[in-house]
Amino acid sequence: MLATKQLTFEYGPSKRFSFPDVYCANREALLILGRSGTGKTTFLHLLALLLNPKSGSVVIDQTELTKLSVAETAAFRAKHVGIVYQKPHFVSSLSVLDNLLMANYLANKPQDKNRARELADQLGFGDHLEKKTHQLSQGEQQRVSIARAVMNQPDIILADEPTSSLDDENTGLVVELLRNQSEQIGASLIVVTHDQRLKDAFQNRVAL
Ligand SMILES: Nc1ncnc2c1ncn2[C@@H]1O[C@H](COP(=O)(O)OP(=O)(O)OP(=O)(O)O)[C@@H](O)[C@H]1O
Repeated sequence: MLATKQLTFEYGPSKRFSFPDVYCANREALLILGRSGTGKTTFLHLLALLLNPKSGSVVIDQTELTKLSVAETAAFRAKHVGIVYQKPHFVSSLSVLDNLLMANYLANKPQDKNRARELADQLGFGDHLEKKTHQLSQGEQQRVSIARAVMNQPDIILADEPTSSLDDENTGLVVELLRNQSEQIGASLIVVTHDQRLKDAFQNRVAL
């Protein structure tokens, strides 16, 4: 479960945000829709406490993230939150496999090669595990990014514009992968996007 209350943030006096309260129950999915520049990435980063709100709270299950120290927040995020970033941010010197295992390392968990291989097969990049990430197509990188986000079986999956650069067919595929993966591990899924094509795939929607 993820719930926010009265979240506000500012980059400076002329760039202030007041976000609507959102609630996403366990195993449910929520779509947050907004035009470019409305603060979608900012909001997603606040949900993961990658940015600190000016005021308000973020609660994941029993934990109020906004009350944790920086180190506690980082540890909590690594274990309980999977993030699909707008741009993937891979470690370019590492293989696809090692980029997946990095998620285990950051969460202080044993490296689970079997899970990485299983996810790679499910998401259709099983033949690319030994390659460097830049040798993969954009769509393949997007799927690696989804696999990395679910490596530690997080309680919450956050996805930032996961389909913006994809054609209709791959958009449908990525939404299905995100939903399947979150259902398999019982996670809540929150997607922020300007992509109106995703509207029909989500019953729960909030506008920014
Ligand atoms: N680090 C920053 N410093 C100052 N202003 C910023 C910073 N990051 C973002 N902004 C501004 O805050 C606003 C919201 O940015 P944000 O990236 O959250 O929007 P977005 O809805 O995700 O946009 P897009 O769909 O284009 O990615 C924009 O006007 C942006 O210029």
